[in-house]
Amino acid sequence: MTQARETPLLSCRNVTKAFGSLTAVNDLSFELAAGEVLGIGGPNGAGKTTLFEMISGQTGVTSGTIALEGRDITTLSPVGRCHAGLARVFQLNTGFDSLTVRENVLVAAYYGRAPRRMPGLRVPSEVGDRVQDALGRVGLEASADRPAATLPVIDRKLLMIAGALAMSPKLLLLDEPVGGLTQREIDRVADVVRQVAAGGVTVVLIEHVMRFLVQLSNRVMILHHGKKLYEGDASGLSRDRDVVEVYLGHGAGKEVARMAADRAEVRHVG
Ligand SMILES: Nc1ncnc2c1ncn2[C@@H]1O[C@H](COP(=O)(O)OP(=O)(O)OP(=O)(O)O)[C@@H](O)[C@H]1O
Repeated sequence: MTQARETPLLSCRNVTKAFGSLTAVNDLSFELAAGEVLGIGGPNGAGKTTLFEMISGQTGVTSGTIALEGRDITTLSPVGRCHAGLARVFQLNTGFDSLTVRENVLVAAYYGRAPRRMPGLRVPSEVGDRVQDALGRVGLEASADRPAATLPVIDRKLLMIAGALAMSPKLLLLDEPVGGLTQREIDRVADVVRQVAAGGVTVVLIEHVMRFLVQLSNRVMILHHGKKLYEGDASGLSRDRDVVEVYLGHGAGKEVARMAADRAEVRHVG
């Protein structure tokens, strides 16, 4: 008996984005099953952020289609995509400086989940609960009443993740969540992402920090000139000559092989 194939959580079909004569993303297709963590890497200018822009609706596709749980969202507004279950954390800070940490997350929780016609009248207790839960998941409860502007860089990054989590997303897009952080801080963000994924949220992350990418991703996709250079297990990265040549470099290739082996070891022990 043939088994019905499950609808992918996210499906990108022949997606292309051209800026004039420059094709930033070129006929890219991939699928994501619910519960996966997909890590996207690649050289600067490979088209990674442009891909996120198209998935989250900040920019339109030149051609191709994007579907969330089988529903075509290619032309849906960014806010419509939020309400459909898609949340994106940007590479650069997007918080409101003058609002407190709690208020920042409240804005996301209030507007990110359902259409609001009369803002500011009454915040349902269910929204307050989601805010509290999100703050707890990233470990920012103690800073809840601080203005966002006073937070250190790591906490601002965690605040953006909390905002996304407060929308109870099905799919979370993280654009370079650990860029510029120390190893200790990277580990803290990795713990948060691991917990989020363990809670059933599907994650796509863009990251140049290979340790983070390798440790967290079930599958890795490397882009180059807007096309897929590699898609597969992290352990295959260092064996792929094109990936080593174009992205990792020969020295780093060995290091990535070690990281992938460590990950396999952790999985085995766990
Ligand atoms: N709005 C735009 N207008 C014109 N060109 C753009 C625009 N946005 C991106 N590009 C170009 O598209 C290409 C892909 O850029 P993109 O930011 O997606 O790459 P990336 O892989 O995310 O790079 P990085 O790792 O440096 O963040 C680059 O050549 C970039 O200059």
